[in-house]
Parts: sequence; C-alpha cells; structure tokens
Amino acid sequence: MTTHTTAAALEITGLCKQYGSKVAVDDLSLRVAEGEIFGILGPNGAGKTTTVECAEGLRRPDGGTVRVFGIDPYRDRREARTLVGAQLQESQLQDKLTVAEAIELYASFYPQPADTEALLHRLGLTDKRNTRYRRLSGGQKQRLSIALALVGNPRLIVFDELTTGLDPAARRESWRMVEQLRDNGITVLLVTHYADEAERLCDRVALIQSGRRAATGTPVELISAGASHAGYPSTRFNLDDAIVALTTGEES
Ligand SMILES: Nc1ncnc2c1ncn2[C@@H]1O[C@H](COP(=O)(O)OP(=O)(O)OP(=O)(O)O)[C@@H](O)[C@H]1O
Repeated sequence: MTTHTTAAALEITGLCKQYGSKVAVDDLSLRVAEGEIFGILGPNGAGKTTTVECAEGLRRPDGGTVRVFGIDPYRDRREARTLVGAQLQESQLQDKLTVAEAIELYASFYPQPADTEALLHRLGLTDKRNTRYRRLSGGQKQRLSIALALVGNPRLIVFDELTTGLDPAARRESWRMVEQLRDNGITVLLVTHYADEAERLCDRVALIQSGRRAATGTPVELISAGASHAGYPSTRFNLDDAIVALTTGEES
C-alpha cells in the first residue's frame, strides 16, 4: 500500500512547459512513491509525453521543479540516466541489429550495465538472441524495448504507450513484465490510453487534461469520483467511463 511516508521516486511541482505559444503542461504537480506503478492517462494532446520527457531529463521545464529520487533530471542528466530507464521508440533501432547486439550496444552506454545473458533470460529472449530486430514480432520487439530500458539497472522506468498496437496475448505478457518489475522494487511510470491496462496494473493514476491534473487516485477512487461526477452509482462505472466523465465534464 502506498503512503506519503514512502520516498518519492518522482516529484513534480508546478511544472509548466510551452512550445512557442502552445501551453503543453500548465502548473502540474504529482508525486510517485518508490515501488509503485503510476499511470498517466488523458486525452490526446493533454501533455502526458511532455511531462514524462521532463521526468526523463529530455526537456527543460519552463517553470516548476522535477526531482527523480531527489535529483534534477535535466540539470544532472548524467546521474539521472543511471536512475531512469526509458523505453525506446521503434525508429531508434536499426533493423539489422540482432537482439543481443542491441542489448550490448545499449549496455556500452552505462558504467555498470546489467548482464546481457541475464536480461535475455529475464525477458524470455534467449532463443531470439541472434534474430535481427526487423524479424521480431510486435510482442518480441516490445520485450526487447523493456530489456533496453533495463540495461542501466534503473530505479524508475518510464513506459509511454507500452502496449499500443499489441495483440491481447502480447499485451498481457507486457503487463506481467511490468508487474515483475514492480515486484523487483522498480518504480514504473506508465503513460497509457487504455483504461483497462491502468485499472489492472496501476497502484495510482493521474488523469491529465489540457496540461493540468484533473484527478489523482487509485483506479477505484477515480471510478468512484467519475461516477459521482456523472450522478451514477459506481457499480455501473469502470475506469473508462470515469475518465470520460472527469475529462469531458470539466471543459464542457
Ligand atoms: N515538439 C513540439 N512542438 C510543438 N508542440 C508540441 C511539441 N510536442 C508536443 N506539442 C504539443 O503539446 C501538446 C501536448 O503534447 P504531448 O505530446 O505532451 O501530449 P500527450 O498527452 O502525450 O498526447 P498523445 O496522447 O496524443 O500522445 C499538444 O498540443 C502537442 O501538439
């Protein structure tokens, strides 16, 4: 059970980020406790990716503070890189690279990388070690992207739309891996459009709308808040319904 006495893996306070005149994130605050799976949900363009990119130290906030285990990930990028693992976008890997070569390449970026063989085994990729990236199935590519995010032995791992485009079996396989990470003490920040995924996996969820936090809580708490907002009993609501109620209600 998550409590506020647990150390913060990620603490975002009053985050603001604009692209030109477009306000992407507007005074957003959230706190992710160490060891939890924390979901970020919200409509397209809500500012989810911008928020996690600030947490990864890839973008400089215009205002507010971001701390990962107490460290400013933009200012102290070198240190933050050893703490935060990020899932890679498909386009970042060469088609001809084999699974083992990709892991070894990424391992070379870190002073104390995880053992390649152990990672292959952990992600069920041992028999694919010599398979080129382009020949992997969608689920295998996803497992490789998890392996690459784990190469630096991070304490926080960020997944942005981990299961988009996967079939139901591969989605469930990814979910099991995310749960295993949490069981191994790794904090997981999960950006997703799938309410069922958040409901099944996340200890807590932040709902973001127009760069602001519309709600935070456990999936059960959000379902109850959404149902009460819409005037329905929560027994007739799921997280999908709650997200719609809480994000369309505010601006209409
Ligand atoms: N590099 C950029 N330059 C200009 N505008 C950007 C840039 N990146 C994002 N935006 C804009 O900022 C807003 C927030 O984008 P962001 O990608 O953070 O949202 P998101 O919630 O992750 O969206 P989605 O669910 O569609 O991936 C959007 O209006 C988007 O068009």
